[in-house]
Amino acid sequence: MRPLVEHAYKLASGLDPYLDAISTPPSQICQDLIEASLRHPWADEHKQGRTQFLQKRECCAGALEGRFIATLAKLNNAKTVLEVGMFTGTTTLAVAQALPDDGKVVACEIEEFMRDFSQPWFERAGVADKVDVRLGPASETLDTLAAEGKRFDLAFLDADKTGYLSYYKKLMDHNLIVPSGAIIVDNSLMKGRTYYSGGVKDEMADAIRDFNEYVRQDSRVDVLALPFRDGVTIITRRPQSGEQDEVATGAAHNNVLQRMKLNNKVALITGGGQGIGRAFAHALGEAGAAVAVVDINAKTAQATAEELNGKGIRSIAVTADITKAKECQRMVDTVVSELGGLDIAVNNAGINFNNAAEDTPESEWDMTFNLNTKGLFLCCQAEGKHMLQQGYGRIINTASMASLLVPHPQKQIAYNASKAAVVKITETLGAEWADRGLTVNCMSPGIVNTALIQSDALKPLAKEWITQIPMGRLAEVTDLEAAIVFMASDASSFMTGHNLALTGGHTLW
Ligand SMILES: C[S@@+](CC[C@H](N)C(=O)[O-])C[C@H]1O[C@@H](n2cnc3c(N)ncnc32)[C@H](O)[C@@H]1O
Repeated sequence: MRPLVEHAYKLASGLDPYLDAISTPPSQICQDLIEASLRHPWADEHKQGRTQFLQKRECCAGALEGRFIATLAKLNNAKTVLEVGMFTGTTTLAVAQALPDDGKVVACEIEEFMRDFSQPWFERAGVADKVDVRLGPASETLDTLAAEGKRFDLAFLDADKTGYLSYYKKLMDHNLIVPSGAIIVDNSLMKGRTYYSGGVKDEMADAIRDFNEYVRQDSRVDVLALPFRDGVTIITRRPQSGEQDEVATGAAHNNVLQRMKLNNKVALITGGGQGIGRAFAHALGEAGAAVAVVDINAKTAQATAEELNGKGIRSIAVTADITKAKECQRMVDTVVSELGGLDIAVNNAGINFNNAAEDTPESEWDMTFNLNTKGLFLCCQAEGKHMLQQGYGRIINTASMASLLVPHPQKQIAYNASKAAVVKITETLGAEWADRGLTVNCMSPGIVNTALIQSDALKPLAKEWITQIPMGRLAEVTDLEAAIVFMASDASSFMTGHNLALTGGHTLW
């Protein structure tokens, strides 16, 4: 019996260190905070009256659990996370580091000492503005958060175990969790005492057992209990069952964010090597598409494709001069053969010259129309043929605010006229192909802060333009990214021939 017991002991006690060893360690500062939390004289602090409760080093959830919560936050694209029971803030810090710049962790904590202990660490880690510590009993804090209308993508329950049921009810009943969110519950096994008490009376294990049973019976949620550390349970909202229309369930059971996903779609972007095109390539790739970056400049096309591949987006670079029909066809053929299809085409390549109408040379007019108008049409034609055959496609052309007004004071008649023509091409193709599964739309950005406006002629005008824009700033390429994903996705399935203006209000004055 003894060797068996020893064997079981080694297996059980070796698990956590091994999991730590084979998982990515926390950031150095998080690791330092964990160590400081573990070696802190908690008994003395309590004896001195600096903590209300006798805190223990075991309260610290540690590296692995911090990474677990941070990983779930990333998988869920979370922006707001609630932690009920912060202790010294090791998980708080790990999650804050994983959130985007405007993300927030709200941490409920009853001990003032913990707020003061953790604050310098949050500051040193540069995440202090992402962490909002709410002092007081969590039950009251949850009421306050509900009254403030706060919503969380993820909640981590890790405070007093006897309070779990009440916290859970508040989270669910006040809709503190968004529909696609999750509640993560720590200590759901209580060292096994939830399923095997060994004859020992344990109030906390009883409370967790009751909690586990309550949640399991709650028809609003799905529950996954994991034997990880002291037991971690993941609770997610169950899709509504019964007779419901598509407004309630989402079209074909896709919620609105799922309808924006581009998984298994193939996109090409002309002029993808820089500026707006490069941002479009990233945006479509982030939304799930494989991306062909097309540019006349092989180097920039390759650089963007490498950036995308580095982010885990399947991408190729294609060099093409789209002013020639044969090149446009080769571009489409290359994308289809190398990426396995073509579902989305963003015709974005364009040029601009600045000259007064009376001084505009014929060559400039021809070059502008050759690329911005004829080249764009030739692209649409080659892409359209492929998409018509498959009965599905999204074509998005880059027009310009110049299609809607005459930008000034710069003079650019050829550009303005070429972009107005892009709108008419878009409307015509949108109408011609509407009944065959294709949508054709265009986007008209206002003045975008790219290399194109850094020319000697345009650069000095930036200040003047800003006075013409109600929002008081130029567009950044990232301002255009969500719109391109929307236009490329099934979320825009009833929109065709449309010119979507993103101008910061420039067209309003
Ligand atoms: C297990 S520790 C939290 C560990 C932390 N989540 C982590 O990942 O390291 C529990 C914390 O909950 C706090 N706490 C206990 N009862 C509370 C209550 N009613 N309201 C708010 N916080 C509470 C304790 O002071 C303690 O710091």
